[in-house]
Amino acid sequence: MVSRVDAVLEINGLRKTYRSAFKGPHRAVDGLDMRVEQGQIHGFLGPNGSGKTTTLRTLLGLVRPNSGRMTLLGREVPSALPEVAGHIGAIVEAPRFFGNFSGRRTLRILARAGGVRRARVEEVLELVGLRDRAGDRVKTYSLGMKQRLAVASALLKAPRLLILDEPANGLDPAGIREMRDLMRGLVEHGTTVVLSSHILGEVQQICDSVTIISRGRRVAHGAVDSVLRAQDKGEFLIRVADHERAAQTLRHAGFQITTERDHLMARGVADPAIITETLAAHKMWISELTPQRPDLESVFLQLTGTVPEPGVTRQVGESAAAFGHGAK
Ligand SMILES: Nc1ncnc2c1ncn2[C@@H]1O[C@H](COP(=O)(O)OP(=O)(O)OP(=O)(O)O)[C@@H](O)[C@H]1O
Repeated sequence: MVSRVDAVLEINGLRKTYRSAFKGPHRAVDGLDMRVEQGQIHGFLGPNGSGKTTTLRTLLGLVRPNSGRMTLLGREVPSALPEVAGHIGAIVEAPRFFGNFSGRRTLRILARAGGVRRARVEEVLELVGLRDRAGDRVKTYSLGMKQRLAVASALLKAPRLLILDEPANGLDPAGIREMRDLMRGLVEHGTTVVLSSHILGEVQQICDSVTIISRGRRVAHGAVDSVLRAQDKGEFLIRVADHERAAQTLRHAGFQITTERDHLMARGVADPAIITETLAAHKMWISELTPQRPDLESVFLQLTGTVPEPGVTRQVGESAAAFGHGAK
């Protein structure tokens, strides 16, 4: 029996080194910690080659780790995988479907093979929004519909935890939106979803919490809001008529100010009211004072060191080690 626990997925100190005769050892996962709580959509984020797929495959018993401890639904894996596998749906590789079969027929075959009752096929078709196209051949499906079919196949067992590796890969914005709605619907039905991604835009809107990794190590984690807040540098955009004089006044008052063409930027501002007061005391009136909140994309780029640098072409898998070992 699988116990009910708060953490549905927990990883401590996971390491995996690939050994290749040609390239020598390569540390793909380097002491990774991760925790996913029940009832969430959790984004597992990192640049290409940062170790996401290796981690997910290790959890599912497809890759043997060098060291570390992992639990799924509160049970230690890989040893307890036979008991928990029935409660976990996973897509870690793009599934290949037979193009001449319909979506419904595909799912019926999978249901029979997995000992799942036939009526469940109609339920998952409904859940993923494929009911109306279920009788059509898979080869006529768009990429987004094939992704839905893949998710439907992973949902046949009514899993408590659904693990999706790069579900938004190759989807256009409409497809990404559909995928997002689908995930939300699943969580409302009690499923916890872990999705890996190197595309940040949609993740910020869809995920409740995230783990951000770089070079096989965790560099940030927690609720999306708190990850964003931790990176908030207290920046404010200021518009004021005489911005050279305003810059001087604010610097004199101890603010860090940079001047842009038509505005000022202040950093490290704890209380923006003091900016207003300082300038008003010198008869300068602010027309705009806007907090510059970081989005997940910029936080991700900073933390993983993938912000493009002029003249430097970063190679795949070459995320910076700047946050190296200390950042947990
Ligand atoms: N079977 C393997 N043998 C050797 N090296 C591997 C193997 N699988 C992955 N790697 C290497 O391990 C590192 C991590 O790869 P992994 O696929 O886990 O990253 P990822 O974050 O999922 O990347 P992507 O976003 O590109 O899928 C990469 O440098 C990759 O080249």
